[in-house]
Amino acid sequence: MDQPRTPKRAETREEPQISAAAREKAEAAKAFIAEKYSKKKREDTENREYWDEINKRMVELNLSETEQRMVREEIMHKEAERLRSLRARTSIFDFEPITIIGRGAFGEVRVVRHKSSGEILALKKMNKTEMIRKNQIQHVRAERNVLAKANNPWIVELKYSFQDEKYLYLAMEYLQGGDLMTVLIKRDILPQDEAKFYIAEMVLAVESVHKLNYIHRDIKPDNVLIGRDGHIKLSDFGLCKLSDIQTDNLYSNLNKLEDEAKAKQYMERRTDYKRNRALAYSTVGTPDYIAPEVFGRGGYTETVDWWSVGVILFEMVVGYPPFFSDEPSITCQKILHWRNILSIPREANLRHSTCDLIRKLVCDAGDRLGSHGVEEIKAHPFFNGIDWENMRSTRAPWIPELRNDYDSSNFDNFDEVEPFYPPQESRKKKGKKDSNFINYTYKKEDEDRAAILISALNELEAIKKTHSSSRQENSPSQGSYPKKLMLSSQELYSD
Ligand SMILES: Nc1ncnc2c1ncn2[C@@H]1O[C@H](COP(=O)(O)OP(=O)(O)OP(=O)(O)O)[C@@H](O)[C@H]1O
Repeated sequence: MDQPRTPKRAETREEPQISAAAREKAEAAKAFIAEKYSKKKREDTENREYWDEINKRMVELNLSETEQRMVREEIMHKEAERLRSLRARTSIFDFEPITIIGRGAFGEVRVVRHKSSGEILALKKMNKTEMIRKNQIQHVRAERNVLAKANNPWIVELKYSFQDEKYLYLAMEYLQGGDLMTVLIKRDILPQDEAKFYIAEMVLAVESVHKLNYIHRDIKPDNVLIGRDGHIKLSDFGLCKLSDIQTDNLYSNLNKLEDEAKAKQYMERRTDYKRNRALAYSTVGTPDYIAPEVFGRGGYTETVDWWSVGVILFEMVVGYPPFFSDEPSITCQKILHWRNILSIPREANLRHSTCDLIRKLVCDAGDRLGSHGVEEIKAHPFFNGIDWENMRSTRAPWIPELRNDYDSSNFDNFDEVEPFYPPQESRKKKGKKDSNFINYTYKKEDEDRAAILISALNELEAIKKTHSSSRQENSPSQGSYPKKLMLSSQELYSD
């Protein structure tokens, strides 16, 4: 007789509890695999298109078999060189320290020299243990991803990202003019026309982040850097978020935000964000620029960044941010009650268009300018006279005076806290893959495939020209050949 079936264990088993850290790790691994797969797919397609184009052009140029073989070899050689240089591991020993220019939440930023290229860069160093402890793994990835993906003049250029046992590093171009916060501390108030320049550039910069499908979420004067030409770029993408996850709240602990008391608790955590600013700005980790909907449970969109731009405009022309308080939790409450708090002082003597733009940015998300696209912001009368298409080629209101390319006079001074290089014993350790930060390494591909193709084709055209004129004269002259193909130039004439 059949025995009554005992219920399967699995049927009664409870869902396993997964810790936030494990979830973050799993998500990072998932993102890593997805990224690898799509990169491979993209590369295969590019490869095919690349070679199709070359073959087509060689036929058009009527190249002989030998010529075609030479061109292929030349391209393959360059591509191999490019891949070799990409694989070579970057480490802290590739850099030489110069000065510390910033200290952020998880580490410091230094001006460094890249030993082999001589390039002067800004190196941001972040403590891994701290990042893990504060559940920042996703944020670190976001920053690295945005910087690596962005290839536009409004976003600080990432040159390398790498890691060692204790730290993550981002080596970026060095913007010598300092940050906008330093400018505001020095100048106190900016004339409205100068503010117009910076706000217009910020609009274009934020637009470029949104075009990448990200929300910056941490637009504040400290994250607006000024280059040697006086034009701005955005940095610090640690809180950046893909904008399709719009109902996700800003910080994982804010997901459960139930009331203002929780907001207070959250802000106390942010006070870990020690910054060494002038007295007026000595409050650490200020929430001054965060839009109210970010604190709520209803989700938000990219327009949170336009709120921040509005707050910065207020600060530039009035002299202090609208929700300022010594106590960050009070700033949070002021933001949540912005309707009763926001007041533009008469004494600031602002133009009607300036006040109007502030009010149209610092307002409910539904009414906010920019919620129907950036064009409605650009069309606001505050920006009259702005040449949006040629902004970066206009003259900036302030051009930093610099003695050399590592001049750091536009930054505060910071004391050395720990040595730049890790201790001797950890140098020899073979870096074990850190599962928390897989795929963090990045190198800017200086000569990418497209550049190789273009230069190969240009060379081809030049060769062909010389080739036909030399043939006509029947006396090939090596002197007229492009350098890179010179060694094999006899081969070119072998048929
Ligand atoms: N590429 C750069 N060029 C010049 N200065 C830079 C660069 N990157 C960062 N800095 C300086 O270092 C400071 C801190 O950098 P960043 O904001 O990226 O660090 P963080 O740890 O995320 O800081 P925060 O706590 O303010 O979020 C900046 O305010 C700026 O003054």
